[in-house]
Amino acid sequence: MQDKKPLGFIGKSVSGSWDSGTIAWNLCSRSTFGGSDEEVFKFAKDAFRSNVSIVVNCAGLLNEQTWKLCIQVNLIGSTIIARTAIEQFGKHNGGAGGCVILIGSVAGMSAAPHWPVYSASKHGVIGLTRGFGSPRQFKHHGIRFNCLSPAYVDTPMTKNKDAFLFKEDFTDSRELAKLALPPADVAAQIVKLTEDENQNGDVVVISTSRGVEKVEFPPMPLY
Ligand SMILES: NC(=O)C1=CN([C@@H]2O[C@H](COP(=O)(O)OP(=O)(O)OC[C@H]3O[C@@H](n4cnc5c(N)ncnc54)[C@H](O)[C@@H]3O)[C@@H](O)[C@H]2O)C=CC1
Ligand SMILES: CCCCCC(=O)/C=C/C=C\C=C\C=C\[C@@H](O)[C@@H](O)CCCC(=O)O
Repeated sequence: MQDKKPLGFIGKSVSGSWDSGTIAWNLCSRSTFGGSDEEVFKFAKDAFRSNVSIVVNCAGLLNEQTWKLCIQVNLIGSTIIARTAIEQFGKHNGGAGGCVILIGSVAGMSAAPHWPVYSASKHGVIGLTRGFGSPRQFKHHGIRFNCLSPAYVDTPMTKNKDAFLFKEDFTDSRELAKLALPPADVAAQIVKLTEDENQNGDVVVISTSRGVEKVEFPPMPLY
C-alpha cells in the first residue's frame, strides 16, 4: 500500500483523538443527503487527488422513527463509499488498491426488537463487505474490505432512547456505560484492520465480554 495513514474517521465519537478527516464525511453526507452518484464521484476525484488508499466509514444513525434516513445513512452511505473507493483507487482503474473498513454492529447479525431497521441496515453492511471483499472482487480492484462490528460502545448513540422502540424496556444508560466498549478500543481495532494485509472480506466483532473475534459464516448451498 502506498500510504498507510488513515484519511480520517467519520463520526465524532469514534474519531476521538485521531486525525479527523473531512473527505469521507463529505462523501457520506453528499450521498445520503441528495447528491447524485456523478457529484459524489466528482467530489471524490477532486478531494482524493493522488495516494489515498484507506477509507473508514463510521458514519451511522440509529433512529427507528426516521427509518428511511437510517437506511440511507447506514446502507446507502456505505455502498456509495465502497463503490467510490473502488472507482478511485481500484487497481483495475490504474490505482494502487488499498482498504475500506465499514462499521457494522452485532445488530447486523442478530434479531434486534428495539431497532429492527437499524439491524437490517447493518446486515446489509455485512453483505457489502463480504461481497466486495470476496476473492473475485479483490482480484479485480485490489482493495481489501473488512467490517468491524462492535457490541455496545459508550457514545451518544446509546443514550438516545427516543430513537428506539419499546422505551419502557430500557435500563439506566449509566449502567450500560459501565459495560460498553470505550470508543478508543474500537478505533484501535480499526487501525489494526487497516494494517493486516491478510484480512479481507472479514467481519470482526469487538465486545467487552468477549474481546475481538472473527466471525465464521457457514458455507451456503447454491441449490
Ligand atoms: N454506539 C454503539 O453502541 C455502536 C455503534 N455502532 C456504529 O458505530 C458507528 C459510530 O456510531 P456512534 O459513534 O456510536 O454514534 P454517534 O451517533 O455518536 O455518531 C454517529 C456519527 O455519524 C455521523 N453521521 C450521521 N449521519 C451522517 C451523514 N449522513 N453523513 C456524515 N456523517 C453522518 C454523525 O454526525 C455522528 O458524528 C455507527 O456506524 C454505529 O452504527 C456499532 C455498534 C455499536
Ligand atoms: C445487542 C445489540 C447491540 C447493538 C449495538 C448498536 O449497534 C447500537 C446500539 C445503540 C443503542 C443502544 C442502546 C442501549 C440502551 C440500554 O439502555 C439498554 O438497556 C438496552 C437493552 C435492550 C437490548 O435489546 O439490548
